[in-house]
Amino acid sequence: MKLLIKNGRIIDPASKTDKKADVLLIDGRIAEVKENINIEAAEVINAEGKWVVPGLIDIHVHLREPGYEHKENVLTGCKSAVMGGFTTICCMPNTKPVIDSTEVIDFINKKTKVADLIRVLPIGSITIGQQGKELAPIKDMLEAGICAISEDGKTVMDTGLMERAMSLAAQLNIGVFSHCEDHEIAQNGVMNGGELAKRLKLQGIPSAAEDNITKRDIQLAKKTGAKLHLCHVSTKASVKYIKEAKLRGENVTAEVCPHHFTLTEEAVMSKDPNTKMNPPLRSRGDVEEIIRGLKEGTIDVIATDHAPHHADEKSVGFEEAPFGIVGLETAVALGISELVNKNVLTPMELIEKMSTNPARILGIEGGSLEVGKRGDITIIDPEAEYQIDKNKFLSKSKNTPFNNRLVQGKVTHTIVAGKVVMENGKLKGETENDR
Ligand SMILES: NC(=O)N[C@@H](CC(=O)O)C(=O)O
Ligand SMILES: [Zn+2]
Ligand SMILES: [Zn+2]
Repeated sequence: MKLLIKNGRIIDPASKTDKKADVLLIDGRIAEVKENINIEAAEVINAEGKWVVPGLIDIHVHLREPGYEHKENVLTGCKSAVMGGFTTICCMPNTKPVIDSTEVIDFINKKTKVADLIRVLPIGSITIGQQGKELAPIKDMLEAGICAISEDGKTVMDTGLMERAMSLAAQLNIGVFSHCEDHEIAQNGVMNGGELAKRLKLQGIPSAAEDNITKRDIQLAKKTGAKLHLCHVSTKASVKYIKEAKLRGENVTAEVCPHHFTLTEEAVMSKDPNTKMNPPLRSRGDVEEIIRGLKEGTIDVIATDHAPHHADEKSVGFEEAPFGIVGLETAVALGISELVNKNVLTPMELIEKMSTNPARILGIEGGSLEVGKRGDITIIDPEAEYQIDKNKFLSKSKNTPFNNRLVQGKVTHTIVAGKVVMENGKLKGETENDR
C-alpha cells in the first residue's frame, strides 16, 4: 500500500521542520519526506496550499460508552474525531459502569476495533466507581491497556487517597490526569463566580475551586514523583502555579480547551445551556492568562474535553442542564482562527500542542513525521472559511456554543496508519444511509 501526498506544507514539530515537500507512505509508515517524489503510487493526494501535519491527538474525550449511548458511543465518537482530524484519542472513565476494571477496558478496545477508524486509548478511573473511597485496580488496568488514570468529572477529595494513587502511578510510570475542582468550594455553582454571576442571579463556581486542587496536586506530584497532567485549565492562578512548578523543574504538564481560550463568561449572558461546562467559562482576565500560557509554553496541550449531551438533557434550562460541550469537530478551526490567525501561536506551535506534546505526555508513538514513524497524518486547509454547522457533526450530540460561528481552517484528510479514513468530509467506506 502506497500513498503519496504531494506539494503540501510539511509542519513537523518533532523535527522542527516547516517546508514544502512530498510525503510517501508505504505499508502504514512514513517512507520518505522530500521534494519531488515521483513513484508509481496507488493513491495520490494533492495537498497544494495545505498543511500536512502529524496526526492530531486528543487526550481528553468523553465517548460515553458504556452506559450513555444516547449521548455518544465509541463508533460515533471515533467518526466525530476523524472529522476533526484526530488519529488518536483518549477516553475518560466517567462511563456506566466506570472504566475501573479490565472488563470495561476490554469492552472499549473491542468497540474500537469494530469501529476500525482511529486509535482509542482508555483512561482508567483512579477510584472504584469514581466514588473517591478505594483505589481502582490500576496495575491490572495498565496491563489491559489504559494510557493514564483520571477521576475526570470529579476530584479525588481525600488527599491521602490521592497521594497513594500518585505514588502508585509513579511506580508504574503512568500519568495522572487531574480534574481540579474542590467540591466544597464549587458546591452547586453553574457558572464562573464573580460579579456577572451575581448580576445574572446564578450560583458561581469561584476560581479557588480549581486553584486549590491545582496547587494540591502539584505538591503531591512533587512528593510522590508522579507525572501530573492538569486537565482543562481555566484560571489565571492555575496558569501561574503551573508556570512556577515548571520553573522549579517539576514534572507537570497542562492542557486548555478551545472554549476556554475562545469565550469568556459573558457568553453565559445568553443563558444558552451550551455555554455551561466544567470548569466554567471564566473572566476576560483569566482568558488573557490562558492565552499567555499557551504562547509562553506553560500550557503544553490543546484538548477538546469533548463532552456530548443529548439535546433533551441540555434543553431543560441553564441551571438544570448538565455541564459540557462537544469539541472534536471544532477544535482545529478554533485553534487556527483564535490562535494562529491572531498571532498567538505559529502553525508549528499549534500542531505541537495538538499532536507532538500529547504523544510525548502519553509516551506513545505519534506526533512526528520522521521517516519510519506511524503513517498518521492530518491534512488541513488553513484558508478555508466557513460557518460551523452543528447539524453536520458526526457526533451523536450537537451541544456546541459555536454553531453558526464564522471560522477559518478545515481538516480535509485524516490518515491513520497510511490509510485515508476521511477525505473532504467523507468517511472511508461510508454510504448515504450511514448518517
Ligand atoms: N467538562 C464537562 O463539563 N463535563 C464532562 C466532565 C468533565 O470533563 O469534567 C462530562 O463528562 O460531561
Ligand atoms: Zn473534568
Ligand atoms: Zn472531561
